[in-house]
Amino acid sequence: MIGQPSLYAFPDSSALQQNLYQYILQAQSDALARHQKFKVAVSGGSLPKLLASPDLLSSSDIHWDRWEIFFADERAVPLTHPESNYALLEQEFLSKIPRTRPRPTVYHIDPNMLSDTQELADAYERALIGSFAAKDSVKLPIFDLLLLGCGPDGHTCSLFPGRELLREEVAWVAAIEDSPKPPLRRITLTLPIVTHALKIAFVATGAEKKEVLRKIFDTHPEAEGQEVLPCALVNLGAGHKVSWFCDQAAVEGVSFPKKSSL
Ligand SMILES: O=C(O)[C@H](O)[C@@H](O)[C@H](O)[C@H](O)COP(=O)(O)O
Repeated sequence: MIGQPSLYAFPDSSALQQNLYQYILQAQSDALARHQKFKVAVSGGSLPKLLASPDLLSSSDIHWDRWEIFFADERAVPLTHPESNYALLEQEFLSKIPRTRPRPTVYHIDPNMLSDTQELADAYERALIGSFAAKDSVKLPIFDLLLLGCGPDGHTCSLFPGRELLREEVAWVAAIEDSPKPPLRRITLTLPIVTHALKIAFVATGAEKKEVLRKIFDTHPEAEGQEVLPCALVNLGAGHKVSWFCDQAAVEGVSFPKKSSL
């Protein structure tokens, strides 16, 4: 039963962060009960900053030593580059974990592979295979949680609308040479890996997201065989496993039923 995603609308970013913290705590506790690890993939954009709430960073219920953090997408730039998602996560989130607490394990791209985007993607896929077990024995890796953003054009990770890549079925990680959002060269988890995760949280805030959220939740292009936006493909493929954490400004005018608490 795929079911429907949950669309949460919170009055402000502080309420959003408190609820996101509770949701992450629950996902962590489910994951630790299942396999003593918490395997999470994160996007770039505004997400790392929103993730960095005092609730989460200072919580003694967060078991950082059990966290394995991956990148849902990454730009083919050095790890210290201003456009690196790793650098962003380090600056906005990882560096704010109190020094007295253990560091999570972070799986970043191999900075020695930057010259060839496909090799970079293949190397990151091998890192996933190393962590999730051999690709032969597991058909798809199962992330405990994906924390994703939603672009104003409906992209998520580096899965952009109208691209052939949305139909990828074999690769876990794909290369992009011509991203419409700079920089051009990126790697991304593919759609089957995204929808296979146990939980998927989108975080979308601000009025600049309201048009795309209306399209994602209130239109049904799939019914007419029309192109479906990547975020809507995640909703369709993962259904009830998907939760959207939004503020009021982002959901203004969206008719899809909204929830105000977890
Ligand atoms: O590397 C990237 O470009 C991001 O991973 C990308 O997928 C991002 O999450 C969305 O563009 C939303 O970004 P905002 O949250 O900043 O709108």
